[in-house]
Amino acid sequence: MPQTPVKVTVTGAAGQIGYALLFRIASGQLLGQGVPVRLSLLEIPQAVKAAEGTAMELDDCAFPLLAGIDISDDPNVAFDGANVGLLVGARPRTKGMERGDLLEANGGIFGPQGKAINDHAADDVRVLVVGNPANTNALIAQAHAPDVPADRFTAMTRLDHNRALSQLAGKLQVAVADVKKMTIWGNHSATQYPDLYHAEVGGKIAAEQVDDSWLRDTFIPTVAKRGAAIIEARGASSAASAANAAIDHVYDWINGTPQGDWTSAAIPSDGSYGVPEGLISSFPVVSNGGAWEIVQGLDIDPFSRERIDASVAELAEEREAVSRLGLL
Ligand SMILES: NC(=O)c1ccc[n+]([C@@H]2O[C@H](COP(=O)([O-])OP(=O)(O)OC[C@H]3O[C@@H](n4cnc5c(N)ncnc54)[C@H](O)[C@@H]3O)[C@@H](O)[C@H]2O)c1
Ligand SMILES: O=C(O)C[C@H](O)C(=O)O
Repeated sequence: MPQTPVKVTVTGAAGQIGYALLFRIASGQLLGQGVPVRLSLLEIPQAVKAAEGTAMELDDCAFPLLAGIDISDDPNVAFDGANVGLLVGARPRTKGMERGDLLEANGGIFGPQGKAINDHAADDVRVLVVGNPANTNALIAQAHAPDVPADRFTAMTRLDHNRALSQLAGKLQVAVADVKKMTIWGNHSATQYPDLYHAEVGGKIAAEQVDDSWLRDTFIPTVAKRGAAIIEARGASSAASAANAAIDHVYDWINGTPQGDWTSAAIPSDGSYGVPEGLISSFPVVSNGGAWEIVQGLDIDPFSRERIDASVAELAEEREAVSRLGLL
C-alpha cells in the first residue's frame, strides 16, 4: 500500500447502518479507489462481540484497501488518530420517552464522543453525524470539541437529498442524473424543506415542470416523511440507503462536488439565508478542497421562505432544549 491508511471511525458499528456501511468503506467507496483505509469500530460493551463478527466478515472479503480493523467500547481509543468520524450509533426513542429524554440520552453519547474527538482525533478530522436527531447531536458533539474547527462537524441530509432526486426523476420520467441543483433546507426531520424552485431538469427550473399541487401535497410530504414510511414498511429504519448517503456525503466532502451542480448537507450556519449562526442546518452546498461552502445568492420566494423558517425554528428550539439541559 503506497500511502498511510486513512483512519475511519464508525460508531454504532454493529447496528444495521453499520452493517451496510463498513463493507463499502473497506472496498474504497468512501474515500476513493487507491486510498487505503483503517477501520475503527466503536460499540457499547454488549455489542462488541457482534462488531467482532462483522470484523471477521470484513477480513473474509480480503479487501485490498483495508489496512486493519480495531474494535473498542471506549471513544478515547476509537477516535485516536481518526481522520473521518461517522457517528451512527444513537439512542433510539423508546416507548414512554419524551423528546427531552431523547435529547438528554443522546447528549450522554455525543458529548463524550465530541470530547474524545477533540482530545484524540487527527488534525484534519471530519465528522458526519447520522444518528438522530442528527443536526442537534452534531451540535452537541461540536460543542465538546472546542479545539476542532467548527465546520468539521456536519449532519446528514444527503439521504433526504437523494430521496428528492429520485421522486422528481420518477415524476418527470427522466434519469436521476438529469436532475441538478436539488436542495434540502433545515432539519433532518419532517419539517425539512426539499426545494424545487432552484432544482433544474434539462436546464429548466423543476417547479415549472410539475403542478403546484403535486409539489406541495405530494412531493414535499413524500420526501419529508420518507423515513417514517420506510419504518412502517420495513419494520426498521432505513439502513442501506442511509449508509449510501453517508458514503456520498463524505466522498463529495473530500473529493469535491461536480462542476455545475451542488448537493445538500447540514453544516454550521454562517448566517446565510437568515439561518441563525451556529445552527447545524441543511443548505445547498459545494465542496472545494475538502471544505463545504454554502451556495450563495439564491432568491428565496415567499413559499420557500416560510418553509425554511419553519424548519430552522425547530432547530433553534432543539438547540434551546439541549442548552437548557446543559448539553452544550
Ligand atoms: N440522518 C439520517 O438520514 C438517518 C437515516 C437513517 C437512520 N438514521 C439514524 O441512525 C441511527 C442508527 O440507525 P441503525 O438503524 O443503524 O440503528 P441500530 O439500532 O441498528 O444500531 C445502532 C447501534 O448503535 C450502537 N450504539 C448505541 N449507543 C452507542 C454508543 N454510545 N457508542 C457506540 N455505539 C452505540 C448500538 O449498540 C447499535 O449497535 C439511528 O439514530 C437512526 O435514527 C439517520
Ligand atoms: O430513523 C429514523 O427515524 C428515520 C431516518 O432518519 C430516515 O430518514 O430514514
